[in-house]
Amino acid sequence: MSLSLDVSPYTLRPLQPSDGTSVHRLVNDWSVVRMLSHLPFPYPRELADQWITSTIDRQRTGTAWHFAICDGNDLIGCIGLSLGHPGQAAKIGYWVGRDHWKKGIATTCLRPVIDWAFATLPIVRIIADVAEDNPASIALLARLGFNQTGTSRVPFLSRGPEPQPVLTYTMNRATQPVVPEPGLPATRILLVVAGVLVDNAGRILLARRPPGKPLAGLWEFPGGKVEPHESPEQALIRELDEELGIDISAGCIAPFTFVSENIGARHLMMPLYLCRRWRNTPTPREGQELAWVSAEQLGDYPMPAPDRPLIPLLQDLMAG
Ligand SMILES: Nc1nc2c([nH]c(=O)n2[C@H]2C[C@H](O)[C@@H](COP(=O)(O)OP(=O)(O)OP(=O)(O)O)O2)c(=O)[nH]1
Repeated sequence: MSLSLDVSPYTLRPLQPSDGTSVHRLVNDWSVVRMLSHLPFPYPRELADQWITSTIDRQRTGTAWHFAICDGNDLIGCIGLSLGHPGQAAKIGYWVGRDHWKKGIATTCLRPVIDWAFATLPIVRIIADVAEDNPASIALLARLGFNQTGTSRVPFLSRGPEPQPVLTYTMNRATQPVVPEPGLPATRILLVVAGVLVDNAGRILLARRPPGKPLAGLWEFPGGKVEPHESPEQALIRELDEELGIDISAGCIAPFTFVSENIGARHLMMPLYLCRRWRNTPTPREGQELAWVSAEQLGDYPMPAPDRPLIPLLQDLMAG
């Protein structure tokens, strides 16, 4: 499974072993490497390969997420988030190759990564450490809504043993600007219904939100908003017909659990139904990707934050 975000005109995708040459060329540049505390200068070619391998391993274990910033087929920069920092924080780091500076690329690409991280990862804040003599990065973090929360001194491998002054910037989930939806209805409740379709092999159907929709690229249980005149069951029958071309009206749909979660301006209420029988073969009708996934593999698929607590429930259900 690979995670990619479409940040027109750029693409953000996981690093791959064939990126070693590009990473080395872009990072082995004094103006880039001097701002990255862990890297020596000159930057050896094999370090690029070792680092890429470590990003792939860490993504597999869910401890860090790295995105290559690509312009067409060309890798031009990178954004990484590592988990496991105190206070449910992720640490973000980024670089852009010198030829691509001053085009707003970091601003364009960091915003959706931050939105993705708050929507998907078990974190409440994102922190960034930046060298005090890096005014461009400091201005970028301020533009994105980070606040300075600390100072420290850290050795930078490329600059010798003397620790350098570093500023820590933080963005808390709660301080992310909440943009009220136009025409927000009187109720804050967003009523969405979703179905857990289980096939004969015990696999669960996930659908990937297509580009252009909010939370694009994340995997979810098929379903959608309940219209004012509908019951949740009617809405589920309609949504699964529209999205997958299947008919669940004759099978039994059993209430399984529900999600109740604040999602910014709205509060998501999402009854979740189990469904093991339907007519027709699920087919993506709205440009979405589909995947049949075993319960153990559910955690490998980045989902909206409200869905994550459902994973252990489904694993228990499928194990029982
Ligand atoms: N279907 C579904 N939606 C989910 C899940 N988890 C989760 O946070 N959501 C959220 C994402 C959206 O904010 C909302 C679903 O809205 P939607 O826009 O996909 O609904 P829809 O199919 O009616 O779409 P539209 O016609 O309004 O475009 O619920 C999930 O597992 N399944």
